[in-house]
Amino acid sequence: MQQAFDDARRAGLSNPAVVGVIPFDKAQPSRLFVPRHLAFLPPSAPPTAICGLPCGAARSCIEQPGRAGFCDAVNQALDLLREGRIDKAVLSRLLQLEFDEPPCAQTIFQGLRQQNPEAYHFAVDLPGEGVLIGASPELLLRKHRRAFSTNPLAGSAKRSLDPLTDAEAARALLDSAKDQHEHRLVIDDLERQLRPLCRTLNVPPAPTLLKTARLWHLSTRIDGELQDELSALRLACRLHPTPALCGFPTAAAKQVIAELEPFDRGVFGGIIGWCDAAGNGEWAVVIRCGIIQQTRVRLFAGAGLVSASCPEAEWRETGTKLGTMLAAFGLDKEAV
Ligand SMILES: C=C(O[C@@H]1C=C(C(=O)O)C=C[C@H]1O)C(=O)O
Repeated sequence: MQQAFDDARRAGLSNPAVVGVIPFDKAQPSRLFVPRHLAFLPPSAPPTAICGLPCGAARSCIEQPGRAGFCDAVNQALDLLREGRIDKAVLSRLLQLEFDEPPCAQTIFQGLRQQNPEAYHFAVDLPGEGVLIGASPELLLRKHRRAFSTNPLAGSAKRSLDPLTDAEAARALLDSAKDQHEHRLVIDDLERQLRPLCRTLNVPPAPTLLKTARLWHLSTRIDGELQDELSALRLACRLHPTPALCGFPTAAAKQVIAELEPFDRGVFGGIIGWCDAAGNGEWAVVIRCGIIQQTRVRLFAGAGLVSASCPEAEWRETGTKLGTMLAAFGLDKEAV
């Protein structure tokens, strides 16, 4: 990386940066590069109207696993949770769509921005794999000098178009012992990892609510100041994957995921962002995303499981999460 930074400086960049994606499994190769041209732009307003349709109707749609397979995997994870082998596992599923014509990545990206203005939007070409596009609500790390923030999410509820029902869903999520427990496992683990590295660390005692267009999430924003310099890339890699995307304890949860998920997550559940030569940077979790590879599109969604989880509810939750991307393809007409 140092060599690439030096080359970029010689090419005229005063503060080069590394940008790209690190997969869910850190043992897999990362897709990082040091661009020769780099611009940090002020955030622009999301488009208010989208020109043209992103794609036609899907010719086929394969669920991997389907409902029965997913519920079966959740039940197997629940056995391990109840035996005390793990405290939390995040299981995911994928939807593979086939179109007659390649969908227009640019139109889909703009649709995602319009529908999810608050999200971390990304669109990146993964050589040989397609274009990764997403609108993630989850910040793994933002770091400037020694000050940093992380904002893990865990515990989710579907939103409603009806304001009263929507407010009730939010209240029920805050009151849910199962979701609070699922969230706490993430916060406690992050705190354990961060505390020894920090001069100051502020961990709020209870989560607040964060909303996307379709979901409520339990959210805790943690702020701190590092004792020693550690680049945003190094710190992000140390924290990734958090129990929000993997489970807890990390190694055992990873093993459960490898045994129970019928596909390789690849970059799904990974992290995407940048880190400059001074060590500043920002990394978001790769969720609410999909990969467009010519006429084939793969969309991913997962849900955290604890011993009080119910397979059908987790299936529905992953369905709601998939709705974020489906809507951008014009394939889910639900307004929230
Ligand atoms: C795994 C996903 O989301 C993660 C799991 C959540 C949960 O289990 O409640 C909430 C936000 C994310 O940390 C996803 O969106 O695919």
